[in-house]
Amino acid sequence: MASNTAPLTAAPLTADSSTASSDAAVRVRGFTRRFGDVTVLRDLDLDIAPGEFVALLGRSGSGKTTLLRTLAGLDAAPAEQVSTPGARAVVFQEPRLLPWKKVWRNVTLGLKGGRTRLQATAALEEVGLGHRVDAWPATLSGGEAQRAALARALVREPQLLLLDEPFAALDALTRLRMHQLVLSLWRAHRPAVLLVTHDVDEAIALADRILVLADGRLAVEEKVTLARPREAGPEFQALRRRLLGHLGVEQPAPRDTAPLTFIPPAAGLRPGWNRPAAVNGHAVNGHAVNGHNGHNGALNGGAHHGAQLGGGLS
Ligand SMILES: Nc1ncnc2c1ncn2[C@@H]1O[C@H](COP(=O)(O)OP(=O)(O)OP(=O)(O)O)[C@@H](O)[C@H]1O
Repeated sequence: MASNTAPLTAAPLTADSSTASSDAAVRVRGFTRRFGDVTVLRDLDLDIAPGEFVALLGRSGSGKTTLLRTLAGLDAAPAEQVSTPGARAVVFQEPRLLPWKKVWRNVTLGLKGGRTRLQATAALEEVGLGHRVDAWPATLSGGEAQRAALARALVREPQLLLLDEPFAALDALTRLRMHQLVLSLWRAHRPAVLLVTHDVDEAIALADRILVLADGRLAVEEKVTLARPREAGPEFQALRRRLLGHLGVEQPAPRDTAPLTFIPPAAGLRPGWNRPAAVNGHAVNGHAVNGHNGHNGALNGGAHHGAQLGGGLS
């Protein structure tokens, strides 16, 4: 994420400037974005269908947030090059709640009309925060605050939901619960979603389609045809290896082909077979991309990963 942050009130967007064509939620054609001499996005094309869930990966500094900000309308772009729905909402890595307003007032910030408390309560109930309607933001946990940010997005009934690493600051278990929540909200409301993430596993668990941004363009597109909940079987692992490869992360031998090592019995222990340490390098590689300590503790080996995702997603 770039250091330039949008003002607090910019997170939920309900701009009237609807420019979307009827058959696509997002349509970008030949879009270039420069900062001084540096070209970050170069002649970029992108389509997102209504109701489609797209994840955007890319190395740090590749321009993911720049693209998301453009789609959010936080960075100006020519209408003939960038077309989006009028009803958009953004959830950032940090929840951006105003500390002097109660949770429900944060959720309805900028909304007009007399039923805002009712709307906020309904949205907060949807994210499991019905009991925190009158709480102050400072009393929320990190996961609760991020759920309140999701409720704030939801209450706008966005046709395009933009998620900029919204789970990156959360612990691994909370992140898995948030994945489940986002999927259930997406199923219920069907906005088009663009999720910016560094986390390859997260992208595979959630998205219909995964894009990799490199050299200013969308260099790779992978459709994810795995049925949800997505368990870490061979197809998941193969896609993971391909995506990590596109991101420049060296891959170890696939687990299934790695030789087994016999562990001789030690005093008081039963004998058993084990994998050589190098095979568990999946986690090491994941760390390089994810950059979240402890994340791959939960998402490490295939079986463990599958259990976590399988239990967490529906
Ligand atoms: N307002 C700005 N002024 C100057 N340069 C900027 C500005 N915003 C972004 N950049 C530069 O554009 C490049 C892309 O930044 P961006 O934040 O979009 O990357 P990113 O892929 O989201 O990175 P990360 O994964 O680290 O969050 C970076 O080199 C960044 O320094």
